Amino acid sequence: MDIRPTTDQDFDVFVDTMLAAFGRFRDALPGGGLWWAALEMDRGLFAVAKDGRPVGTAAAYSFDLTLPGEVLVPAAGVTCVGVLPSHRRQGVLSALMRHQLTELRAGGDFLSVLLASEAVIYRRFGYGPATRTQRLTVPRHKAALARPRAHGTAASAATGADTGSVEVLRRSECGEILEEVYDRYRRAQPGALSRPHRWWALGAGQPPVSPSPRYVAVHRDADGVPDGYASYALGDPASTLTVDETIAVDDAAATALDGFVLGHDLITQVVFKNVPPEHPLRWRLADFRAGQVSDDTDGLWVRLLDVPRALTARGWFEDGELVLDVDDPFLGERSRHLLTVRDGKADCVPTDREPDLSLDVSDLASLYLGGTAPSTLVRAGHIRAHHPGAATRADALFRTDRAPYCLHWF
Ligand SMILES: CC(=O)SCCNC(=O)CCNC(=O)[C@H](O)C(C)(C)COP(=O)(O)OP(=O)(O)OC[C@H]1O[C@@H](n2cnc3c(N)ncnc32)[C@H](O)[C@@H]1OP(=O)(O)O
Repeated sequence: MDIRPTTDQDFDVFVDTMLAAFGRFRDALPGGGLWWAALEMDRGLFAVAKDGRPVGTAAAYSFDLTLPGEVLVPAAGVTCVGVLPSHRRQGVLSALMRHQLTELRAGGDFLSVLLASEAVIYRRFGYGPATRTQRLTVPRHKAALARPRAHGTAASAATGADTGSVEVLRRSECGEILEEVYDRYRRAQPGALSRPHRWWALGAGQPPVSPSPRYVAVHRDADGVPDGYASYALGDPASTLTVDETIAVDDAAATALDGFVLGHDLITQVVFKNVPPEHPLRWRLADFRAGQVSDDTDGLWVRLLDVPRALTARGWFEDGELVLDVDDPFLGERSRHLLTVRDGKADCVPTDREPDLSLDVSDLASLYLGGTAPSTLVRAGHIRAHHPGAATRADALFRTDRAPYCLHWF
């Protein structure tokens, strides 16, 4: 089995091979957007059988990932992973992953990320689920918002005190507004990925990045500057308003947009397709039970390709130190690190001190953005705590100021 890089000339064969692995056909999305339109063919790989036929694919996008502390770093967005049904369980994916991880490292990447089609595939390659996402359904007749108890806060928008305005546009009329608002939002949201201009220009991915027909409620602040949007469509199922995503640079804009979609006529329910766990919207509803959570699932998976570099890149919120014994079986590496945090910055050096925690690199990835507490993985039997206070200390150290979340589909 050979692995070879792809070029622009391979585009059609690459897409067809990848689609065959997914059992899909090449069908344009409504509105002309193709979800694979932004593929970077110089970052693609073919697994090639002895007869020269491609039987497996993998690729990577060049994204920025926002780390805790509003730190932006490059991250490879692994995508289009597929092996033809005729060639499965013969080690093709393993060969692709090994090749890709080695290449990413050699190119200076220290983080890669992906969205997993199945949750059982990627841990063995060192990826861990680092964000989660949910669907929230609110029946229209229970959609009343609570009166905010803290006066003078962003939530006062819920009572009609919003000083901004909402305008409904068609997706095709939005120009650069969505791209600009998304870019402001993602810089402050840990776990968020950049949506490079190329994605918007080519209409790649899913709505509202693709130009599929959608209505978009655009929120503007008191000065008329767009600071949020909700992309939505009515129907499917009937009488349902489905929100692709609500993006807002602050809570006032988010509250105004939630109020707008929940107040829409001619519907029986609003489905927010993607919201983070602990979304403030559930608390904004007067009836806490009105928001029905479903499809709680993993979101972004993260892979640390260089542990010290990754740990020193993110922001930290509590001083302390921890010795981590990290096992990376797929790459055949084991390393012990002394992590010391002072004034929001970390130092990470090799040590032979006794470890506080022993963990797999995939579990470290699940802690990395602050979405899962180390103590949870200790209790799950994934992480070994070497003394009674170790998990509590690790919880305090890894805690972040804002839960991570990733909305970008790739
Ligand atoms: C980021 C993304 O693009 S996610 C998209 C992933 N792609 C898909 O879901 C498309 C459909 N599926 C496929 O194309 C293939 O089944 C793949 C890519 C998931 C796996 O490819 P394969 O070449 O069969 O994997 P490979 O033979 O290297 O398997 C390595 C190990 O993972 C296990 N494994 C691989 N896929 C799966 C799976 N879907 N479920 C459970 N175990 C799996 C294998 O059993 C094997 O385990 P072992 O080492 O204990 O023997």
